[in-house]
Amino acid sequence: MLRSKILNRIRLLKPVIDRRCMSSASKTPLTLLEVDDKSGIATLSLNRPPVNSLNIDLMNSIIESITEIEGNKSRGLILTSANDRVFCAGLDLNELHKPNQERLKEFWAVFQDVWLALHLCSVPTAAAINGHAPAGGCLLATACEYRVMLPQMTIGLNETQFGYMAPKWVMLSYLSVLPRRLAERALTQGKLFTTAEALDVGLVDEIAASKEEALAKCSTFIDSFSKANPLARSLTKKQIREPDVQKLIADRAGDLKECLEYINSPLLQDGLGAYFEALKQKSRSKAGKS
Ligand SMILES: CC/C=C\CCC/C=C/C(=O)SCCNC(=O)CCNC(=O)[C@H](O)C(C)(C)COP(=O)(O)OP(=O)(O)OC[C@H]1O[C@@H](n2cnc3c(N)ncnc32)[C@H](O)[C@@H]1OP(=O)(O)O
Repeated sequence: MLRSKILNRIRLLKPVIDRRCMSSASKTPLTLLEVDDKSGIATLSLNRPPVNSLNIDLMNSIIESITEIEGNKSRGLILTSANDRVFCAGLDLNELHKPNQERLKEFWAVFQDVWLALHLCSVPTAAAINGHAPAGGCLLATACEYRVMLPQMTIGLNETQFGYMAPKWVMLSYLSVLPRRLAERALTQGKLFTTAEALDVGLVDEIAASKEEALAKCSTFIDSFSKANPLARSLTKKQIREPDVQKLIADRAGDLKECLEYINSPLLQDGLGAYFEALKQKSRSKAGKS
């Protein structure tokens, strides 16, 4: 009963995800997809300079790639970054600061879709975190089943730093990897963990000295499922993740409404404006130095 319910629910999700993929395929390769012909493992690299910030096109490209990976029977998915400083800088602040309302609605719906697509991905997923992963970047990493991170990077849901309360389903992604008391403290502080701290608390599973080593460790994780029946494995994963997913699926419109109200609030717009300006200032002073 529950199995068919889950399958039906996933099928319900698919049309939304598939429609978005078809409607706005990006012209430039915002994601790079390679399937290793020996291992059958797909590597999906985020490729939107300078920091892989998540706009509508990049998120649609991720969803399209996940749909392709699930369709081509890849044995697993490793999510990583094409640049060596930043895994993903989170949501594109240009989409959130003084937003066009119609675009903001689409942006948030695609954001929900990309989390659902990755969180429920039918093949084993692992993140080779070869750069900083704040906010939405951390969310992509925690949607994966395993995380390997390079040293001297940072990862965390830092939304309170710019005046935002992360949505319930974003918090649940944290709670799926961190004990509640620690997740609550980190969320309320807007904490960015260093690589060492993230390993210590279990936000990441392993540290690697290089991207190649991180990819190899992710492949080893994916290989650990070699004796499991792929369909049984996928259904088991979906059943375990069902409660978190259900909270979002049951009220996507309510989540959208809450987000629109919050993002358009002076609290967030002022906080975001100051935060974004400080980022640009930092970048300008760096450019001035180089
Ligand atoms: C409101 C919704 C809230 C909750 C929803 C769910 C949770 C997700 C929320 C989010 O993801 S909101 C975004 C939060 N992201 C961040 O806080 C990260 C901000 N960026 C950084 O900390 C750093 O840029 C870095 C990622 C650590 C990389 O540092 P580095 O020194 O390598 O680059 P630099 O800072 O100089 O930036 C280069 C360039 O990129 C622009 N930039 C950076 N981050 C973003 C972003 N998220 N969106 C848009 N643009 C971004 C930055 O301004 C520079 O641009 P410039 O050179 O043109 O000035």
